[in-house]
Amino acid sequence: MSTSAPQPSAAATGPTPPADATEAVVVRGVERVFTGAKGATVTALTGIELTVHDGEFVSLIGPSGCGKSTLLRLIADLDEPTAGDIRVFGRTARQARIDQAYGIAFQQAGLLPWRSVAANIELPLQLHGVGASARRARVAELVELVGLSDFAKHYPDQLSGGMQQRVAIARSLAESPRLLLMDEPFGALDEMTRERMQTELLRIRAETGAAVVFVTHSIPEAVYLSDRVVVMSPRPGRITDEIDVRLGEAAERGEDLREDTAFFEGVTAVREALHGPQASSAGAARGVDVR
Ligand SMILES: Nc1ncnc2c1ncn2[C@@H]1O[C@H](COP(=O)(O)OP(=O)(O)OP(=O)(O)O)[C@@H](O)[C@H]1O
Repeated sequence: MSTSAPQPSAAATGPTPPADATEAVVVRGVERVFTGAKGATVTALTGIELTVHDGEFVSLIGPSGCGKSTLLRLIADLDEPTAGDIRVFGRTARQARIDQAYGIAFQQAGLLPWRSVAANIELPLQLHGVGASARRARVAELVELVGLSDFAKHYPDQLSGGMQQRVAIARSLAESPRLLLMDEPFGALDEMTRERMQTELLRIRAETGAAVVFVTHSIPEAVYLSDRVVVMSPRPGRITDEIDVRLGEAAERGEDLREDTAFFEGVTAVREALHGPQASSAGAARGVDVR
């Protein structure tokens, strides 16, 4: 695992890249206050400082309502911070969205039911004017990557939940983003499918080298997938701890890792960061799954 950012090449020519251009995400002093209809305010996030290195897998975990989704939405420019600054590969969040610098996958696969698997995956490419033959070639690569080559012509309602989620992941990868933003993408799946999808995601990530920011309620999921687990406190959401998980390269994390001592140590470390050293499943914070 490497958490150090690649350095800009000394031989690079042209204009100096913006500061932090080699980091996937840099969040500085971010706050998000929501104002309700009657003027009541909710401070969802305060004082958020987070750097996600290029190629790094970072999970956000914390009790329900601590602001995990809000933080992901701010990075994706689906919402704006009330204070602070967010950069994605050195660009503002707005510019990164315009440039399609990242792919997004949410808990609900969000597929268009009237489009086939292939047509759902190619949608971002179509919207950005990629020609038909290049689209076909890319879709063929992607359906193979997520193991759905035999289902390219099927429609979403002909697929299981896990297969639909794989289509959504393929779609988020369509434009070869160096960053994936994922909000509980496996939250609606049964446990067996979820574990298979986690292994699949590690494989895809190893193949693409993309950085990932991954929101989850599950401690084992966070530990199994991540290079680093970022722990957040209840509202107002702050980052209270960061745990480096050292389970080896993504490509080498097989199913047997779930029985490994290092995995259990990681789970214990995250659990204690969330609930304190006396943590037990009985005392678990609301909304965090310790299974
Ligand atoms: N559009 C909004 N308007 C008002 N309040 C909001 C809005 N979006 C989020 N909030 C509030 O901000 C806080 C953080 O919400 P958020 O959805 O980010 O939490 P979360 O950690 O992702 O929760 P969960 O784990 O339950 O999905 C919550 O108190 C929520 O009610």
